[in-house]
Order: sequence, then structure tokens, then C-alpha cells
Amino acid sequence: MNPAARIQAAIDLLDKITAAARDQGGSADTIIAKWFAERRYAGSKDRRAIRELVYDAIRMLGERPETGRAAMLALAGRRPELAEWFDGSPYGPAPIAPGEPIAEAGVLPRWLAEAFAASGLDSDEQEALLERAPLDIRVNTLKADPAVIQAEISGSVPLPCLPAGLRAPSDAPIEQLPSYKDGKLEVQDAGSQFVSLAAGVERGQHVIDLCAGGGGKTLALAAAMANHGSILACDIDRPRLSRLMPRAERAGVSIAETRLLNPNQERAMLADQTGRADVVLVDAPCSGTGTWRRNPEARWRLNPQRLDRYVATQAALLDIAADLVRPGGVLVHVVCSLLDAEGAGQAQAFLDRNPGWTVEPLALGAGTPRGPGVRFTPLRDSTDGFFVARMRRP
Ligand SMILES: C[S@@+](CC[C@H](N)C(=O)[O-])C[C@H]1O[C@@H](n2cnc3c(N)ncnc32)[C@H](O)[C@@H]1O
Repeated sequence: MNPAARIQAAIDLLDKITAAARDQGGSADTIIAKWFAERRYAGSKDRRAIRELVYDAIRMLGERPETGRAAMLALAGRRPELAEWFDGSPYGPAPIAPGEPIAEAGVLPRWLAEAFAASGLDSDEQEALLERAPLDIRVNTLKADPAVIQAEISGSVPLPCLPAGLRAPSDAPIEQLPSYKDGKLEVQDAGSQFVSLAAGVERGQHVIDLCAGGGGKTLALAAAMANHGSILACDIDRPRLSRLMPRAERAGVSIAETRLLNPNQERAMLADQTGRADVVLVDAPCSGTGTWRRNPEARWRLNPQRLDRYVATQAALLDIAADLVRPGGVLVHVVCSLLDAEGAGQAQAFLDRNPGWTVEPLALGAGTPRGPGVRFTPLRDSTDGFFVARMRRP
């Protein structure tokens, strides 16, 4: 493909990605993968170049653009060498017409920029959300020594304050490593590792991971418990939860079991667990504002109504979780969001409606205190954005 054809391909992809963002369709990564799967003629250099054009355009536009062409024209405005390829050649984009709509550059949609500022995140914090995320590893201490794995991954370095954490070069072929296949390591962002540590689980405890998904944090908890005790991993999403047990097996985790919940029937389906857990982790469904380094088009999907729905679901899940905690046990609220409505504000609202519960101090060596918990940000901590609070039942 010549440069003009690559630009037109990026425009076509951006059309699909903006439509999906508007209609709550698939992620940019999924759309790009499907598009390439249907176009075998695109070689690896074409794929890399097109992908880069698409993501560069997504990163520079805060508001969802009207069209892929308006998005690419914005990028061409910044990079004149691209504008030259709007030449009307057979597979390339039509020449630029005077007065054509050009998408406006920006970091976030306006309403979100306000919500971020109200959550104490200045423009530097906002811009850091669009940097490229590093490649972080959690060594599975049930099966391997972090120093040995570090020696296996050339160029990797230990992550400060994370005993099992490594940061690898972004192109390290992790999933091809025999150690990966043997369950000796997981790809897991440093922020995720910190909030798992914040749960403070101990060997022998009974732990409920209420929103376990595919088990990223379940496996980290099991390693922190040295595979002693029990973890009940729950979720309402069958496909996600069904990935957990095979991963646990690969990781040598034998203390986890899963329970698929029906939405709105969580309480009844967990009645046998009432007041039993030493620790309940609520890694709640959220806006994901902390993970936009990985999927920057997600900021075009969020709207105030969706955010309100997440906040209401989180509050309901915290109330369900509270009843599962034994007297003297702990409830851990986690979101991969930087917004107070989902993090500090949500945890404080829980404390306000549950007098007697107390906040546990967190000494993780990273993150910044925020309300009753700690927040991690890409700018300050070089992690995905997270909020975590640890609250003890009277
Ligand atoms: C942030 S993700 C969890 C990620 C997971 N803990 C990990 O570390 O990989 C939130 C999860 O909450 C689940 N969820 C949403 N509503 C739920 C509910 N009512 N009860 C339990 N889980 C729910 C979603 O299906 C999703 O898997």
C-alpha cells in the first residue's frame, strides 16, 4: 500500500471507530483487528503504519469527530507531510477542499475536562492519560522468583514498591515466553498490582472477589495468600468468569472457585456468604477513565448518563459486599477511574451511610491520599489510574 492508501485506510477505520463509540459498539482494537483480518493484502508495515495513524488521530481529538476524514485532516494539520497525500490518487483520499470540516484538537470532551478538574486533576494529569501505557508484569510468586523472571526478560526492571512487579520493554514478546505459558507471570499494570496489595489479604483467609471478571486480581490475591485459604470469585459476565479457572490452573492457584451471579439477584445468590468474609474486594464496573492510555477512544463513549449509571451500580455493589464482610473484616473498593464520583466520593458516601465503619490507612509507597483512600495516576505514579479504599466493619 502506498502512503495515500494507508491514509484512506485510516480514514475508513476512524469512520467505523467513531460510529462504534457513538453506538456503544466494539473497541478500536477489535475493529482494527477485524479490518486487517479481512484485508490480507495489507502487509505488516502497512498494518503498523495504519494503526499508528488511527491512534495518533484518536489521541489528538478530545471530542468524538463527525467523520474519519475530519479526524485525519486534523492530524494532517499537525503533520503537513500527511496533507500532501490527499492527492485524489486511485486508493488515496480526495484532495482537501477549501473550508472542509476539520475536527478540533483537544484532550477530553468538555464535560469530562470539567469533571476531571473538579476531581483535582490538572491539564498535565489529563494529558498523561493519552500517553502510551508501559508493559508491566506480575511475577507469580507461587511458581517463580521475580529475579529469575527478570533475567529472562531482557531489558526488564523491577517496579518500585511492588515485590513481584517488573516493567518490560514495550515490544517484549511476553506471551511467547515458556515462563508465560507455564503460568509464572501475568501481564498486569502496576496500578492493578498496587490495588491488589492494598486489599491486604493474608494466608488462610476467606476472601470474596465480587467483580472478579477474568480473575486478574483473584490471581494476585491468591499469590499474596500463598495459595492458602479460599477465594470465591464472582461475576455476572459468564464469558469473562469462564476464563478464570483455566488461568488459575495455569498459575497453580487451587484456592479459587467461581460463582456466576444473575444481575439483581446477587444478594440471594450469595446468601450463604453473609457475614463470612475476612475481605471482600469490589473491583467495580466503572467508566475506566484510568485506562484510557490503552483505549483512548473510550473517552468518546462516556457520557454523563453512563457515568451516573456506573456510580449507582458501584453503590449497590458496595452495599451487597458490606453484608458479606464478617464483623471486624474488611471491604475494599477499587475503580480504575480517576473521577471522585466513582472513587473518593463513592467510598465516602459508603462510609456516610454505614456509621461505625472505619478507614484503614494504606502504606503502599505510591499513590496520593484522596478522601478515604488512595489514588494512582498515570502522571504521578506511571500506572493506570486507580482509586482504592480499605474500610473495616465494626
Ligand atoms: C473492573 S472489571 C473487573 C476486573 C477484574 N477484577 C480483574 O482484575 O481482571 C468489573 C467487573 O464487574 C462485573 N460486574 C458488573 N456488574 C456486576 C454485578 N452486579 N455483580 C458482580 N459483578 C459485576 C463486570 O462483569 C466486570 O467483569
